[in-house]
Amino acid sequence: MKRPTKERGKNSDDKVAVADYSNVHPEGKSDENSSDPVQEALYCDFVGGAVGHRLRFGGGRGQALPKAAGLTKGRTPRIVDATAGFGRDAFLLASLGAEVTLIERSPEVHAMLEEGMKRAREADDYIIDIISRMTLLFGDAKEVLKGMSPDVVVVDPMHPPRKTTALVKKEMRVLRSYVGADPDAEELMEAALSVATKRVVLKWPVKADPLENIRKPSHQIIGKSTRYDVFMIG
Ligand SMILES: C[S@@+](CC[C@H](N)C(=O)[O-])C[C@H]1O[C@@H](n2cnc3c(N)ncnc32)[C@H](O)[C@@H]1O
Repeated sequence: MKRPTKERGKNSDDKVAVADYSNVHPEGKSDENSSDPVQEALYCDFVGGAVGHRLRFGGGRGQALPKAAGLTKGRTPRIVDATAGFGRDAFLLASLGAEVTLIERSPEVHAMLEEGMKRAREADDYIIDIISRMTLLFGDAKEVLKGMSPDVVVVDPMHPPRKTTALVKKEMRVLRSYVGADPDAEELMEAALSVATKRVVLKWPVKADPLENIRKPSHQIIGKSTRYDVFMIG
Protein backbone atom coordinates (compact mmCIF):
# COMPACT_ATOMS: atom_id res chain seq x y z
CA MET A 1 0.00 0.00 0.00
CA LYS A 2 1.23 3.47 -0.87
CA ARG A 3 1.07 6.45 1.46
CA PRO A 4 -2.54 7.57 2.00
CA THR A 5 -4.03 9.73 -0.71
CA LYS A 6 -7.37 11.41 -0.88
CA GLU A 7 -8.67 9.31 -3.78
CA ARG A 8 -12.05 7.71 -3.24
CA GLY A 9 -12.40 3.98 -2.80
CA LYS A 10 -14.69 1.29 -1.56
CA ASN A 11 -14.58 0.12 2.02
CA SER A 12 -14.38 -3.66 1.76
CA ASP A 13 -14.77 -4.43 5.45
CA ASP A 14 -16.54 -7.69 4.79
CA LYS A 15 -13.85 -10.23 5.54
CA VAL A 16 -15.76 -11.65 8.45
CA ALA A 17 -19.17 -12.96 7.60
CA VAL A 18 -21.11 -14.05 10.61
CA ALA A 19 -24.28 -15.90 11.40
CA ASP A 20 -26.31 -14.94 14.45
CA TYR A 21 -23.96 -15.41 17.40
CA SER A 22 -26.42 -14.68 20.14
CA ASN A 23 -26.36 -18.37 21.12
CA VAL A 24 -22.62 -18.91 21.07
CA HIS A 25 -21.02 -19.84 24.35
CA PRO A 26 -19.59 -16.70 25.98
CA GLU A 27 -16.13 -18.25 26.04
CA GLY A 28 -16.38 -18.87 22.33
CA LYS A 29 -16.32 -22.66 22.61
CA SER A 30 -19.36 -23.88 20.70
CA ASP A 31 -21.06 -26.79 22.41
CA GLU A 32 -21.13 -29.78 20.06
CA ASN A 33 -24.48 -30.89 21.47
CA SER A 34 -26.22 -27.60 20.93
CA SER A 35 -27.52 -25.97 17.79
CA ASP A 36 -25.01 -23.12 18.05
CA PRO A 37 -23.66 -21.94 14.71
CA VAL A 38 -20.07 -22.89 13.91
CA GLN A 39 -17.79 -20.25 15.30
CA GLU A 40 -16.39 -17.87 12.69
CA ALA A 41 -12.60 -17.59 12.49
CA LEU A 42 -11.00 -14.41 13.77
CA TYR A 43 -9.14 -12.48 11.11
CA CYS A 44 -7.12 -9.33 11.32
CA ASP A 45 -6.21 -7.32 8.24
CA PHE A 46 -3.84 -4.38 8.66
CA VAL A 47 -3.46 -3.84 4.94
CA GLY A 48 -6.94 -3.75 3.36
CA GLY A 49 -10.46 -3.65 4.78
CA ALA A 50 -11.53 -1.12 7.37
CA VAL A 51 -8.00 -0.50 8.64
CA GLY A 52 -6.66 0.30 5.17
CA HIS A 53 -9.67 2.50 4.54
CA ARG A 54 -9.15 4.46 7.77
CA LEU A 55 -5.48 4.83 6.85
CA ARG A 56 -6.31 6.26 3.41
CA PHE A 57 -9.30 8.41 4.29
CA GLY A 58 -9.00 9.07 8.04
CA GLY A 59 -8.39 12.53 9.39
CA GLY A 60 -4.88 12.10 10.78
CA ARG A 61 -4.27 13.51 14.25
CA GLY A 62 -7.59 15.33 14.08
CA GLN A 63 -9.50 12.07 14.62
CA ALA A 64 -11.14 11.52 17.99
CA LEU A 65 -8.81 8.79 19.28
CA PRO A 66 -5.48 10.51 18.46
CA LYS A 67 -6.89 13.72 19.95
CA ALA A 68 -8.00 11.89 23.09
CA ALA A 69 -4.57 10.22 23.36
CA GLY A 70 -2.84 13.61 23.15
CA LEU A 71 -1.19 13.24 19.75
CA THR A 72 -0.74 16.84 18.76
CA LYS A 73 1.64 18.47 16.32
CA GLY A 74 5.08 17.80 17.70
CA ARG A 75 3.87 15.60 20.57
CA THR A 76 3.89 11.82 20.14
CA PRO A 77 3.39 9.97 23.41
CA ARG A 78 4.41 6.38 24.22
CA ILE A 79 1.16 4.48 24.36
CA VAL A 80 -0.03 1.18 25.79
CA ASP A 81 -3.21 -0.21 24.25
CA ALA A 82 -4.31 -2.39 27.16
CA THR A 83 -7.15 -4.03 25.20
CA ALA A 84 -5.68 -4.85 21.81
CA GLY A 85 -8.62 -6.72 20.20
CA PHE A 86 -8.31 -6.43 16.42
CA GLY A 87 -5.42 -3.98 16.86
CA ARG A 88 -7.18 -1.28 14.88
CA ASP A 89 -6.83 1.54 17.38
CA ALA A 90 -3.20 0.62 18.02
CA PHE A 91 -2.52 0.56 14.28
CA LEU A 92 -4.11 3.99 13.83
CA LEU A 93 -1.98 5.46 16.61
CA ALA A 94 1.18 3.79 15.25
CA SER A 95 0.36 5.10 11.75
CA LEU A 96 0.53 8.59 13.25
CA GLY A 97 4.00 7.96 14.63
CA ALA A 98 3.33 6.68 18.16
CA GLU A 99 5.20 3.73 19.67
CA VAL A 100 2.38 1.44 20.80
CA THR A 101 2.53 -1.62 23.06
CA LEU A 102 -0.52 -3.83 22.59
CA ILE A 103 -1.68 -6.16 25.37
CA GLU A 104 -4.19 -8.96 24.73
CA ARG A 105 -5.21 -11.69 27.14
CA SER A 106 -7.26 -13.95 24.90
CA PRO A 107 -4.98 -16.61 23.39
CA GLU A 108 -7.12 -16.78 20.24
CA VAL A 109 -7.16 -13.01 19.75
CA HIS A 110 -3.45 -12.75 20.53
CA ALA A 111 -2.69 -15.44 17.92
CA MET A 112 -4.86 -13.60 15.37
CA LEU A 113 -2.93 -10.37 16.00
CA GLU A 114 0.41 -12.13 15.75
CA GLU A 115 -0.62 -13.57 12.37
CA GLY A 116 -1.99 -10.22 11.16
CA MET A 117 1.22 -8.42 12.14
CA LYS A 118 3.29 -11.13 10.45
CA ARG A 119 1.33 -10.71 7.21
CA ALA A 120 1.65 -6.93 7.44
CA ARG A 121 5.44 -7.23 7.73
CA GLU A 122 5.35 -8.74 4.24
CA ALA A 123 3.47 -5.73 2.83
CA ASP A 124 5.08 -2.56 1.54
CA ASP A 125 7.53 -0.31 3.36
CA TYR A 126 4.83 2.08 4.55
CA ILE A 127 2.92 -0.66 6.40
CA ILE A 128 6.15 -2.30 7.62
CA ASP A 129 7.17 1.03 9.13
CA ILE A 130 3.88 1.28 11.04
CA ILE A 131 4.07 -2.31 12.29
CA SER A 132 7.65 -1.71 13.47
CA ARG A 133 6.21 0.74 16.03
CA MET A 134 3.84 -1.91 17.41
CA THR A 135 4.88 -4.40 20.11
CA LEU A 136 2.44 -7.16 20.99
CA LEU A 137 2.36 -8.71 24.46
CA PHE A 138 0.26 -11.57 25.78
CA GLY A 139 -1.37 -11.45 29.19
CA ASP A 140 -3.84 -9.70 31.42
CA ALA A 141 -3.09 -5.99 31.24
CA LYS A 142 -3.96 -5.60 34.93
CA GLU A 143 -0.76 -7.58 35.61
CA VAL A 144 1.33 -6.68 32.55
CA LEU A 145 0.93 -2.94 33.20
CA LYS A 146 2.66 -3.28 36.56
CA GLY A 147 6.22 -2.09 36.13
CA MET A 148 5.43 -0.11 32.97
CA SER A 149 5.26 3.68 32.90
CA PRO A 150 3.77 4.72 29.56
CA ASP A 151 2.66 8.26 28.85
CA VAL A 152 -0.80 7.08 27.83
CA VAL A 153 -2.91 3.96 28.37
CA VAL A 154 -5.88 3.32 26.09
CA VAL A 155 -8.61 1.09 27.51
CA ASP A 156 -11.35 -0.27 25.26
CA PRO A 157 -13.03 -3.20 27.00
CA MET A 158 -15.85 -5.20 25.43
CA HIS A 159 -18.78 -2.85 25.64
CA PRO A 160 -21.84 -3.51 27.81
CA PRO A 161 -24.97 -4.72 25.97
CA ARG A 162 -26.69 -1.86 24.18
CA LYS A 163 -29.89 -0.37 25.48
CA THR A 164 -31.10 0.06 21.92
CA THR A 165 -31.83 -2.73 19.47
CA ALA A 166 -29.12 -1.53 17.10
CA LEU A 167 -27.06 -4.43 15.83
CA VAL A 168 -23.50 -4.70 17.04
CA LYS A 169 -20.99 -4.77 14.17
CA LYS A 170 -20.40 -8.25 12.78
CA GLU A 171 -16.76 -8.50 13.75
CA MET A 172 -17.52 -7.37 17.30
CA ARG A 173 -20.04 -10.20 17.59
CA VAL A 174 -17.38 -12.65 16.44
CA LEU A 175 -14.89 -11.21 18.94
CA ARG A 176 -17.45 -11.49 21.71
CA SER A 177 -18.01 -15.15 20.85
CA TYR A 178 -14.33 -15.72 21.76
CA VAL A 179 -13.73 -13.37 24.67
CA GLY A 180 -17.17 -12.90 26.22
CA ALA A 181 -17.61 -9.77 28.34
CA ASP A 182 -14.95 -7.87 30.29
CA PRO A 183 -16.47 -7.63 33.77
CA ASP A 184 -13.14 -6.46 35.22
CA ALA A 185 -13.05 -3.24 33.17
CA GLU A 186 -13.07 -1.13 36.35
CA GLU A 187 -10.04 -2.91 37.80
CA LEU A 188 -8.27 -2.49 34.48
CA MET A 189 -9.01 1.24 34.56
CA GLU A 190 -7.59 1.43 38.10
CA ALA A 191 -4.43 -0.35 36.94
CA ALA A 192 -4.15 2.02 33.96
CA LEU A 193 -4.65 5.11 36.15
CA SER A 194 -1.92 3.93 38.51
CA VAL A 195 0.78 3.61 35.81
CA ALA A 196 0.06 6.22 33.11
CA THR A 197 2.15 9.35 33.52
CA LYS A 198 0.07 11.68 31.33
CA ARG A 199 -3.40 10.34 30.61
CA VAL A 200 -5.73 7.36 30.37
CA VAL A 201 -8.32 7.13 27.61
CA LEU A 202 -11.43 5.01 28.06
CA LYS A 203 -13.27 4.21 24.84
CA TRP A 204 -16.89 3.61 25.72
CA PRO A 205 -20.31 3.62 24.01
CA VAL A 206 -21.70 7.13 23.94
CA LYS A 207 -24.91 6.17 25.73
CA ALA A 208 -23.48 3.70 28.26
CA ASP A 209 -23.33 4.53 31.97
CA PRO A 210 -19.88 5.51 33.25
CA LEU A 211 -17.86 2.88 35.13
CA GLU A 212 -19.19 3.01 38.68
CA ASN A 213 -16.16 3.51 40.89
CA ILE A 214 -13.94 5.43 38.52
CA ARG A 215 -13.56 9.17 38.99
CA LYS A 216 -15.12 11.57 36.53
CA PRO A 217 -13.09 12.09 33.35
CA SER A 218 -11.20 15.34 32.88
CA HIS A 219 -12.92 15.77 29.55
CA GLN A 220 -14.74 13.78 26.88
CA ILE A 221 -14.59 13.58 23.12
CA ILE A 222 -18.00 12.50 21.96
CA GLY A 223 -18.72 10.90 18.60
CA LYS A 224 -21.85 9.44 17.06
CA SER A 225 -21.73 6.09 18.82
CA THR A 226 -18.45 6.15 20.76
CA ARG A 227 -17.09 8.52 23.34
CA TYR A 228 -13.57 8.90 24.67
CA ASP A 229 -13.34 9.66 28.38
CA VAL A 230 -9.97 11.29 29.01
CA PHE A 231 -8.44 11.10 32.50
CA MET A 232 -5.53 13.49 32.85
CA ILE A 233 -2.84 12.49 35.35
CA GLY A 234 -1.42 15.00 37.78
C1 LIG B 1 -13.49 -4.11 22.34
S1 LIG B 1 -12.07 -5.09 22.07
C2 LIG B 1 -10.82 -3.88 21.68
C3 LIG B 1 -10.84 -3.47 20.25
C4 LIG B 1 -9.62 -2.64 19.88
N1 LIG B 1 -9.66 -1.34 20.51
C5 LIG B 1 -9.45 -2.49 18.38
O1 LIG B 1 -9.17 -1.37 17.93
O2 LIG B 1 -9.56 -3.48 17.66
C6 LIG B 1 -11.56 -5.60 23.68
C7 LIG B 1 -10.36 -6.54 23.70
O3 LIG B 1 -9.65 -6.33 24.91
C8 LIG B 1 -9.26 -7.54 25.48
N2 LIG B 1 -9.13 -7.33 26.94
C9 LIG B 1 -10.11 -6.94 27.80
N3 LIG B 1 -9.63 -6.82 29.05
C10 LIG B 1 -8.31 -7.13 28.98
C11 LIG B 1 -7.26 -7.19 29.94
N4 LIG B 1 -7.49 -6.94 31.23
N5 LIG B 1 -6.03 -7.53 29.52
C12 LIG B 1 -5.79 -7.80 28.21
N6 LIG B 1 -6.74 -7.79 27.26
C13 LIG B 1 -7.99 -7.45 27.63
C14 LIG B 1 -10.39 -8.49 25.09
O4 LIG B 1 -9.95 -9.85 25.13
C15 LIG B 1 -10.73 -8.02 23.68
O5 LIG B 1 -9.94 -8.69 22.71
